[in-house]
Amino acid sequence: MSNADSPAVELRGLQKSFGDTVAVAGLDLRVERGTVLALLGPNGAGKTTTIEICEGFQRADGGEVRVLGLDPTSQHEQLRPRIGVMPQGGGAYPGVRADEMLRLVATCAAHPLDPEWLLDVLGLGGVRRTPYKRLSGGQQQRLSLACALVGRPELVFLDEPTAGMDPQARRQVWDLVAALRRDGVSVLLTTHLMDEAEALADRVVIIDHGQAVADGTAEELTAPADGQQELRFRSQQGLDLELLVAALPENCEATELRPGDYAVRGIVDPQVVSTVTAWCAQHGVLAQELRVTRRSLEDVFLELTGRELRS
Ligand SMILES: Nc1ncnc2c1ncn2[C@@H]1O[C@H](COP(=O)(O)OP(=O)(O)OP(=O)(O)O)[C@@H](O)[C@H]1O
Repeated sequence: MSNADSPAVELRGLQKSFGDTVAVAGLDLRVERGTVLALLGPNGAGKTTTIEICEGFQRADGGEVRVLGLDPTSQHEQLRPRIGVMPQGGGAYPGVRADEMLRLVATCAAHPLDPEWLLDVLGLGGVRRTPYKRLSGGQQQRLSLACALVGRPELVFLDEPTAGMDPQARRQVWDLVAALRRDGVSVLLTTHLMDEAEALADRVVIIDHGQAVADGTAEELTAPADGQQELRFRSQQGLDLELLVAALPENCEATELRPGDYAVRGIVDPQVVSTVTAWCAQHGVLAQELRVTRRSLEDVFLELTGRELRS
């Protein structure tokens, strides 16, 4: 496959261990050109290791890795100018000023973006002369993102790009990622935020124990199976659901997803809604936020990994 036609990222059977710890266990992944793919997974699922292998910072133990059609280890020199990297936690010489750092990175690129413009777009115009160590965590993150983008990369790796940012800064980053996508840039990002994945990503891959456990658009992943829907409500935790289940049709089940967060799953018709509200009334239960809905990405994640996204 020629370089220009190849996917932005293609991983087949990727494997990586650190001693006895298996970080990536046969991962398949494909990021099409000009699309945004979000990698979701609990802590330790292997997201950062996967991204670092794609960036050429770590060597795979097994499997195939192609990034823009190139091998990130043996063809690192060719690949480096074409990708942008925003590592988790960033990092810089602490005394360097924001604009100095970005200009320094820009000098390494053949056709860089205007650093001053990029600082303004990311809301960093007011701190351009501030030393790195005196920037807030969210500002350091955004500067790190600016450094990843200033060289006009074809593909950007963003490892938890909005971690620690306030909502306004997060919105600026989202807008920028959306603009990158419009410009045809490919993006592979990791995030713990469902709304971030839903807002930005064309595809979402959920990984656990180093393997993909689900892959699709957010819409596909949350689609109700076989016409099933959910009735959700909140109330005090620890409700005894056995009697409720007995009153429901056989195709319905009731579970407490998280303390005080209940779901009735199945063919949720008007009769089922009426049964649930009648049961609540009988047992003195005030069902708050009662709604018939589809599963959230958060629920899908919990079902597949047994864990909450935020840990
Ligand atoms: N350099 C290393 N040496 C030893 N073990 C490592 C190393 N890097 C990662 N691991 C282990 O590999 C597994 C996967 O780690 P990784 O950082 O890729 O996960 P992650 O999904 O990015 O997690 P997080 O969301 O916490 O960043 C973990 O068990 C981790 O402890």
